Amino acid sequence: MDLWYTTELRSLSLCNQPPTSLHLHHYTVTMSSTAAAVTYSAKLAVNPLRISSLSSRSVLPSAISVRSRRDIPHKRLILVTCTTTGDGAKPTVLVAEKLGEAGVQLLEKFANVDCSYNLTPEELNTKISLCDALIVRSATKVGREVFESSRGRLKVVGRAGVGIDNVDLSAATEFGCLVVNAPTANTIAAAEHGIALLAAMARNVAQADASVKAGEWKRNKYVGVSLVGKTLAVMGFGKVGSEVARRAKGLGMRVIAHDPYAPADRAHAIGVDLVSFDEALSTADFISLHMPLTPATSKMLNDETFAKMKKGVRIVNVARGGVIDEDALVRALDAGIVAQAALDVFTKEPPAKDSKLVQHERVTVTPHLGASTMEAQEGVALEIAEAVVGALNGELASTAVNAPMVSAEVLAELKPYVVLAEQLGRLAVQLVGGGSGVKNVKVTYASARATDDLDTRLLRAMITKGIIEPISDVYVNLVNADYTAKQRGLRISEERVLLDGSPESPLDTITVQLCNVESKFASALSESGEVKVEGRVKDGVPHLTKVGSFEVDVSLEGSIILCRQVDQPGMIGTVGSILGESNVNVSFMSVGRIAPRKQAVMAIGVDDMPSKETLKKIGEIPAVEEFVFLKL
Ligand SMILES: NC(=O)C1=CN([C@@H]2O[C@H](COP(=O)(O)OP(=O)(O)OC[C@H]3O[C@@H](n4cnc5c(N)ncnc54)[C@H](O)[C@@H]3O)[C@@H](O)[C@H]2O)C=CC1
Ligand SMILES: O=C(O)C(=O)COP(=O)(O)O
Repeated sequence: MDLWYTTELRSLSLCNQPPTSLHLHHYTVTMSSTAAAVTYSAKLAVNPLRISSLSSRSVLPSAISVRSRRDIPHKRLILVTCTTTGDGAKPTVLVAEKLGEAGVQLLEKFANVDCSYNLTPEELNTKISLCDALIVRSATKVGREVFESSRGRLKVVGRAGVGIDNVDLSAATEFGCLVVNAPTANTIAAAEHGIALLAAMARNVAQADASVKAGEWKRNKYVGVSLVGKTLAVMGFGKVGSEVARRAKGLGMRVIAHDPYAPADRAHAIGVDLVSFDEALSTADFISLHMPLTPATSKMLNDETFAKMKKGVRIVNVARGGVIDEDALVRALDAGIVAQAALDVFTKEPPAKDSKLVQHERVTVTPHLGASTMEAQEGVALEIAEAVVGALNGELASTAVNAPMVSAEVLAELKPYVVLAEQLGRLAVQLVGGGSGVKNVKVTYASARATDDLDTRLLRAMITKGIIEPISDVYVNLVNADYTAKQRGLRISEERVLLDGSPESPLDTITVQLCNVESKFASALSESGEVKVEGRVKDGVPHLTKVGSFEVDVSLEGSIILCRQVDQPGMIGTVGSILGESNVNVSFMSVGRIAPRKQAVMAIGVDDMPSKETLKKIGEIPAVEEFVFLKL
């Protein structure tokens, strides 16, 4: 009996943890000859019912199925399934900050959950090497050391909230770690807190409250200002900003907004005018900040910009402390430019006890409470738990921050093309010879679909994976594909060829060309000298359809022998019988030729790795001019 393994969704999987247990039904297995299968075989011999801690990098995904060849008559149907079971097989999720109970419960169904709050950076770095996922809110700094300390185990960082300025995204990407956030569930909470601060500030609620509790009754001191008729400038017209704007309109305020990236029609739809930064500053009675903290927004409000504001302006910040130069704000308060400020966020949290800003009598403060409502915390916890569980299962997250977001429908349609893309990359790079180095890759997608309807990021990432993994130790996934390509000086250019016809399937062919290289199989070179392979999906199965200028047709499974020979009778039989004598099973054979009795390229799909002697015998057939063995 002969079995081989196949990996489910292997190209897409973000979890390179192999399963920790393998359950065998019916039979013990004699494995085929790939490196990974040999590993199984060896371990099976020790314990046929359980394989633990497989670590072969060639077995990437979380799910593996082993199946027999149905199309070979004497072989039998599926005998082995592989599942991840038992606690040892569950991934471990570290929840480093308080997360809503619903989220924790959801995580516990799929993972071992370690809720450890208030860890020091050192404790976090130690724990992280045992974790597959980390969930944080805004207080935990997830810097480069965290990814370094995880030594490749950390697959996903979930930010239970919006702002991801506490996560080192470049380091995450470099280490192939997906970062997901929960971008919607706390929008209303943050907007409501913004409005609460706006009203509380205008009516001195916090100061008056403290005064009454201190035994005073100073009604004249705490006379406030009205909101109705005043101009509010919303800086950052995203999810929170637009909800603040909507609510402020309800309070009778005139609302303007500044956001260089927001569509004007969305603003107009709720009666808000988008204006320039300077106009917002100079006309506003109130300014409410709602942009993310980025290098561009850092200290956006500073001495220079405070000087442009209307005297007596009032500022609300529920975005990030870092968007304001806090020392400059103290100066602006003291100079009377800023009448009042209400701050939920600070450059350093918690701020120093003696912070002049916090202690300023015209400043109202809250301890980063924007997202802290019961409702928002339950929502955020569920949103992040779902995203993290999905990512650990190898699904593409729709809230990915450092990877392309691909909808489930698009993904289902692209699935066979994703496998094709990786296999073509894998084949192309194995055809390179002579130490020329792979630097430039040209990918051509032929499709009847309009450019906007075909998202090629996923395909490009998988071609990159196919090219890089066979020649390096780097594990490439959707997250780090572009980064890894850049690091290795690999330039990938993409071209679209628009075909006539009905755009039912997303793609007709994918062609991968490696430019300025030599090839160990000269026939793989196109007329213009690139290693060139082309493939298409037929009945859901990826096929190799062209090598160099030769048309072939071989399904991309198992391994492939490419052989150029003089086109003459008996060649298929000769090669087939050499393989047969060595018990190498042929799954597919196809011959492409330039013209009858001239040169032909034969592509032979094989299930097993032929021995050196077998390959030598093929090479010694007089009509064979060159051949190459390629592993998929
Ligand atoms: N205090 C708290 O507890 C909370 C704070 N936040 C903060 O609020 C921020 C906004 O959250 P969302 O509205 O959900 O994000 P969002 O991404 O929907 O909106 C951010 C908006 O800022 C705009 N923007 C970017 N650069 C800008 C610039 N230079 N000038 C003006 N606008 C700019 C963007 O175009 C976008 O429309 C988050 O990044 C987070 O830092 C969010 C939730 C709770
Ligand atoms: O979602 C955000 O960006 C927030 O600032 C909320 O932070 P938190 O999760 O409450 O620490």
